Amino acid sequence: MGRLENKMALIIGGTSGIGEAVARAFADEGAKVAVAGRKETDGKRIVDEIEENDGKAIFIRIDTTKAEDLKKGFSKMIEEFGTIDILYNGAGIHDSYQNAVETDEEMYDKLMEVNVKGPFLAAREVLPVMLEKGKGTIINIGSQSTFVAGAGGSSYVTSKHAIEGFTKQLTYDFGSKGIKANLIAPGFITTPMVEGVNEERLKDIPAQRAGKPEEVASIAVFLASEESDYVQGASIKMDGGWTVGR
Ligand SMILES: NC(=O)c1ccc[n+]([C@@H]2O[C@H](COP(=O)([O-])OP(=O)(O)OC[C@H]3O[C@@H](n4cnc5c(N)ncnc54)[C@H](O)[C@@H]3O)[C@@H](O)[C@H]2O)c1
Ligand SMILES: CC(=O)[C@H](C)O
Repeated sequence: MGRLENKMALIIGGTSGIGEAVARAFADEGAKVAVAGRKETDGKRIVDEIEENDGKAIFIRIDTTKAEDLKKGFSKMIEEFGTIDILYNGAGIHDSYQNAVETDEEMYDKLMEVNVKGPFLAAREVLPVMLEKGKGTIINIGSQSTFVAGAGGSSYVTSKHAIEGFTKQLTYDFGSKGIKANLIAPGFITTPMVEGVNEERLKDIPAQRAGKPEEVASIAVFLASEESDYVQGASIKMDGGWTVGR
């Protein structure tokens, strides 16, 4: 029996990188997964592969900058799966290390829209169902940029600090009503987002390597499972030790 047997999970940002690994890991643990994102071809490929592996998955097209997409996408999930137990808020974009002078308003707004407002809109959509059940799990994704400067630029680092605040407030408001909200704060993980990060940067990591999406996914499984029911409002660092020297 898997650790997420009979759980229904919405994986936003599930069509690549860490989100894809989370979708696969949740399905391996017995969850039914709605893989949500903008990239239909990738999403459908992942769903097919999960199903070939005896998992249960659907693809839902969601652009998290559109509240309407979240509403429709979530309705589709409820139609197919009947309920939701786990929201994984994994969509995100980087700002290519632009400092405050280099960052134009459009870039700043986009970063906040995807990295902060999207998770808020998604949580707002699913919370009424979770609250009615008196149980639900929300996992947000921070970064080492949640704690320190230097792994992003002005808008990325601001957004990743903000998402920690949102996670805490979710716990403050809804922890006593059965909602478990936590943040995973990965360091450098080998995904499309960090392609091109040079080897010199990786030498700064005590672990002497980048992390793997599957390593983030195993923490997500723990946070989604009942094993972590006393972990609430936490920010779990997994950065190979990078932040200890900052
Ligand atoms: N890779 C790393 O080193 C690293 C480190 C710390 C945190 N993170 C965070 O992990 C999360 C996943 O990133 P990743 O590294 O897997 O990179 P990624 O680029 O593979 O994943 C980001 C996903 O978000 C999706 N996305 C972006 N904008 C969207 C939108 N408007 N609507 C729906 N989906 C959208 C992308 O399509 C993609 O699937 C991000 O929040 C990122 O900030 C990554
Ligand atoms: C992409 C990211 O969050 C950095 C590397 O921490």
